[in-house]
Amino acid sequence: MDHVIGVDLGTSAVKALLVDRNGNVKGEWTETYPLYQPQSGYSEQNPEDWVEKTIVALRKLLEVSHVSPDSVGGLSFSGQMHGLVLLDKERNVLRNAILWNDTRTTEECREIEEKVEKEALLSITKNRALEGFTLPKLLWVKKHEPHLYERAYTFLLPKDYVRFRLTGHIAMEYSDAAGTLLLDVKNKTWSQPICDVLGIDVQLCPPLVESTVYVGTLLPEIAEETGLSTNVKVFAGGADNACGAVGAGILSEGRMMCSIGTSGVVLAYEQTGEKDFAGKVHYFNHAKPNAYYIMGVTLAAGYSFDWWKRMFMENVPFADIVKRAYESPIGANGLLFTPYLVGERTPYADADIRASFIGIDSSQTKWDFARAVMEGITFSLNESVEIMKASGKTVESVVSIGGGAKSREWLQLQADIFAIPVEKLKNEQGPGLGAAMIAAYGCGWFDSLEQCSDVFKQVELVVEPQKEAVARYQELFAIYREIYPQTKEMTKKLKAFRN
Ligand SMILES: Nc1ncnc2c1ncn2[C@@H]1O[C@H](COP(=O)(O)OP(=O)(O)O)[C@@H](O)[C@H]1O
Ligand SMILES: O=C(CO)[C@@H](O)[C@H](O)COP(=O)(O)O
Repeated sequence: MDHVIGVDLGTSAVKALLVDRNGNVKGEWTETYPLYQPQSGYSEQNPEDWVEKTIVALRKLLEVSHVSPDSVGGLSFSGQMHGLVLLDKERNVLRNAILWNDTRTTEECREIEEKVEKEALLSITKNRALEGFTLPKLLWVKKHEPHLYERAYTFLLPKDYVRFRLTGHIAMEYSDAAGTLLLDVKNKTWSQPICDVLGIDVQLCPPLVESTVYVGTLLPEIAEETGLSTNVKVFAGGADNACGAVGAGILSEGRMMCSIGTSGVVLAYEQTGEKDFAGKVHYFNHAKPNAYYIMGVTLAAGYSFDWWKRMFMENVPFADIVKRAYESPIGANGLLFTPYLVGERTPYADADIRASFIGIDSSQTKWDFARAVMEGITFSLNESVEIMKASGKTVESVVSIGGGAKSREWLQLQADIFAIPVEKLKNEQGPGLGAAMIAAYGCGWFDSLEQCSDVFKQVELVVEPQKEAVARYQELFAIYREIYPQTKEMTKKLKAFRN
């Protein structure tokens, strides 16, 4: 058994990686699926699409990797967090999944704040009520679709659902359960008091397992469809950010990661679940057993760049847009962008704020706009870096992963704006690699995730901050920070004009 597979169920696509015992990626395959946005603030996917595309991705992965199916010993998952997959008694999906970037649940968040004391919510779940989390979504279905809620038997998160369909075993692992707002994060149990006060039957919550736990083998029909053997051991896996952290080696204090995928994340390791960050950052269980992490989230990071491309440069590849945009000067010729296309989470928990371009001038080109988009996304992530620094974290470098780490130029922007050296890994697919590491550890190839990381984590490049650029960006960041308070009320009023 010389290979393991990591499956990352992202928002834009499912990505499967086949890795050997030395952490070398022997093959990868990506399959995309649609995102449904029937109204402003809504974001849904069809869980059947995830299952179908995961099966295709696994089959194709075997084909392009040219390895014997019998050489694959284990498989694990990483997945987009928080999405609600509601199942009936027969384990059929009751409705489309409501995703992490869906912000329809502001009222339900206020209901949680009214019914659960702030201190209790923070001490049990370690987090504040945010639209993206699973609990407000459950309450939304209960209120708006009672006929479906009545039939609900259990709920799962996206990758836990796919794992169930591949193995037949229902379970949720801690790193994802932490993002539901129903988990007692420190004690690793479902919170009966929170369920009780909000009228949720705790029996709805699925059995909990560790990320590294062996869950079962592939169902015979799945083995046949994918070409994999029924002997492949499936391990629970983790939330995409927790797996990204595993893949990036964020397994001890002092380590930090920045991920630019559809969302943007700045994450730092925490050894205990006993600290109090007053809900300023998310505080979740790690995929490494009995460890934790804190993170700040930009809702539309890669998504903003993707939006810009779709709207104005559809036929230009991302890599070319980045290159041309980087030829614009720092500050994009006096143009700033705030990436609040679908609202924001960190540092402004505000579902109503919307994006802005500030300083449009007739001399600016579309490449200046593209640069402003990349800079704005990175400024937003820098807000989280600043929170981490202020919380006393010593950050000597940051590991950059996700689509945003594919281009040298964007890595340089990150180094200059964060004023910290940025490390790029040989393969930017951190979450998929983290999932593969969980499988490698689960298969007994290593004694610990740390030992696995020493072998699997391969740094390709370290990008140093440039002194003059750092100074320029500090000036611009101060102006960027003025935009939120000044556009907050205006964009809220525009809500009445959105679909
Ligand atoms: N070559 C590139 N250079 C810079 N950014 C890129 C490049 N290719 C893709 N991206 C960005 O990465 C995003 C996708 O990142 P990815 O990690 O694959 O997302 P997810 O895991 O959410 O599906 C795209 O939306 C785009 O903004
Ligand atoms: O909501 C969060 C984290 O709290 C997101 O980070 C999702 O987990 C989606 O991740 P990507 O698709 O951007 O990787």
